Amino acid sequence: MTTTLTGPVLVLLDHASTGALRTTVLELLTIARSLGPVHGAWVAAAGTPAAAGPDDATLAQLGEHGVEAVHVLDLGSADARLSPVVAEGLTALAAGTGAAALLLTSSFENKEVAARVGVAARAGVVVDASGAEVDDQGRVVAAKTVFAGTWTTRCAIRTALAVVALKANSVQPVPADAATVPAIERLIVAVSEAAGRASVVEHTERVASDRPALGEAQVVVVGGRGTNGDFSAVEELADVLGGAVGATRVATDEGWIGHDAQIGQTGVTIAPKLYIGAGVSGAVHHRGGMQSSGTIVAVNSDPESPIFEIADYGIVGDLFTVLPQTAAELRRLQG
Ligand SMILES: Cc1cc2nc3c(=O)[nH]c(=O)nc-3n(C[C@H](O)[C@H](O)[C@H](O)COP(=O)(O)OP(=O)(O)OC[C@H]3O[C@@H](n4cnc5c(N)ncnc54)[C@H](O)[C@@H]3O)c2cc1C
Repeated sequence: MTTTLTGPVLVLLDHASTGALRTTVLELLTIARSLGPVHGAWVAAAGTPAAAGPDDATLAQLGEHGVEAVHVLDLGSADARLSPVVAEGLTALAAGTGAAALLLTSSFENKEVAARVGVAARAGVVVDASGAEVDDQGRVVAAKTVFAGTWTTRCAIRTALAVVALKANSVQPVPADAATVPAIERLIVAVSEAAGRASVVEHTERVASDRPALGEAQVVVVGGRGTNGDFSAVEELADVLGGAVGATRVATDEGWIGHDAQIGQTGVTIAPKLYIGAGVSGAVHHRGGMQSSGTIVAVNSDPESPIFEIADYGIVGDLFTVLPQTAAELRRLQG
């Protein structure tokens, strides 16, 4: 028998500087509703359009997903781009609301925030989780894969506050059965001087790309050493599928693509619905970051390549033949 939490389940409402919610937030809200009453935590850098809080359209969207209250954090002059600042804000909010859980999207920044909240609030933390539920003892239990994706574990958090960072694409976002009208609550947080000791001295917006963000994409096409530095076939297939482009460490170390595209133990962890690896051997360090993908397709010229051990579909062939043919056929089917 499962039960639900009585204290609020806080969800960090990641959003673009315009205030538009990230798609992963709707996934978190879907999971949060199964845990207990859902509250949103809104953190925005001072001076951005989103600093005042969510706009009416965003509030309506949050209501459709069952959010009962949105807490807008006022962090004063502290820089909300800094993880220690966000962590102090969320720690204060969790204490003030008596929150039973805090859910975040498992990005690099949010994992640091989760760890800091865990230390400050003496809360149990699970990052890179693929799901969360409440067990019959009222504990939050988070699922996550370990040992390079070879084991799935369930971790029961025994502290009053449970902090869980969930991987993107863990669930299909579903609106609530009944929409809510979220109450707006403002919380002024006196951020410590220590939280602002690091400062952002330069900030460069990433060049806008039509491709989805790697950590959130439902389809990811990955190139490895087999590309020999030519990612054009990988990019073409990703674009036909509306997916993101990823890479192995070999490809990023060679400078064929930026390090932010690296998937694996020392890179990004992804769990898209569809992973296509081209010229990727499936080394254990790479598997750790992609093995919980929904469907794994491998294109490799070596029939003995280890990636075929974990692939749902394997194509033995030259990626420079297979990928363009696949892209052309998909285009034909798309009309
Ligand atoms: C501590 C540590 C951390 C690491 N972290 C990561 C990490 O986060 N992510 C990561 O990816 N790696 C990581 N690595 C490196 C990892 O161990 C592997 O070396 C790396 O993943 C291999 O990349 P690859 O598959 O591109 O290259 P390879 O293993 O060299 O495989 C290339 C594959 O391409 C195939 N191929 C060649 N030409 C073609 C063609 N024309 N068409 C189709 N197939 C072709 C080959 O048959 C081969 O299977 C880490 C290593 C260490 C030691």
